[in-house]
Amino acid sequence: MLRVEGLQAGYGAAQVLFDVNLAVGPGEVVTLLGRNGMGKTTTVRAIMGLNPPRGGRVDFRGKLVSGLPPEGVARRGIGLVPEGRQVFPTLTVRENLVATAADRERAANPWTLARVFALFPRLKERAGQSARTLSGGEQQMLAIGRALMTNPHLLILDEATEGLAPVIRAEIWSTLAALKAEGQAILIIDKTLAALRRLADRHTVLEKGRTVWSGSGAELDRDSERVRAWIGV
Ligand SMILES: Nc1ncnc2c1ncn2[C@@H]1O[C@H](COP(=O)(O)OP(=O)(O)OP(=O)(O)O)[C@@H](O)[C@H]1O
Repeated sequence: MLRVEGLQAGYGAAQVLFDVNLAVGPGEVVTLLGRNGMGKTTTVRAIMGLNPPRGGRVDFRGKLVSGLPPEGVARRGIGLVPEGRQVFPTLTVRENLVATAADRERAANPWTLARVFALFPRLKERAGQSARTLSGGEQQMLAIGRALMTNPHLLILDEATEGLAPVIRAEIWSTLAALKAEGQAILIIDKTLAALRRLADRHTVLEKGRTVWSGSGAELDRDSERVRAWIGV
């Protein structure tokens, strides 16, 4: 579904990604792991066309997407939950959700307000409140709900549980497990290895802008010392 090969990207004169390789198959949950500053967010930005790739290629559902503008990538069906949530603070919860809703005929069971509210009952309770009055965890749920409303073939989450209380994190992990059970493909950047080990099918480790390791959960267990050294946990 998503295939990233030899990806290079950067900011101005600074090259940050040198050789990123990763793949997400239909219905798969894949992680992108690595210490701070190794290029995880830049990889996501390059996939989305926010930082246009300078080398390598990104294919999505069999078509080249590197070179497309961000709205073109999003339209192909990649939904991003960016680092730092970035909900519209002055819009209500309901408005945030409908503002990005996309009519995708291809979705067999399209996301609706009712479905998002069933997934996150807290959002239903706060439907009329402006997003800025929500807690960090609720804003994160809203950011996920907003991405789902575009009916993405692939959902990308950048540090979705960072800075959240353990109980809220657990809630988000179980929501992602429920999405996976429905067949949603997900690429996750996070540092909570234990939760990721349970949830993900495969893992990818970045070190200084290069993919240095990738493998299944069982392979990660076998290689856990090496992987833990890379990701610093
Ligand atoms: N806007 C920017 N301009 C210049 N350099 C940047 C910019 N954003 C990030 N970088 C640099 O790119 C490198 C990779 O950053 P990136 O945010 O991709 O890392 P990361 O693995 O996502 O880390 P984190 O977990 O801290 O978000 C870092 O050295 C960072 O300083």
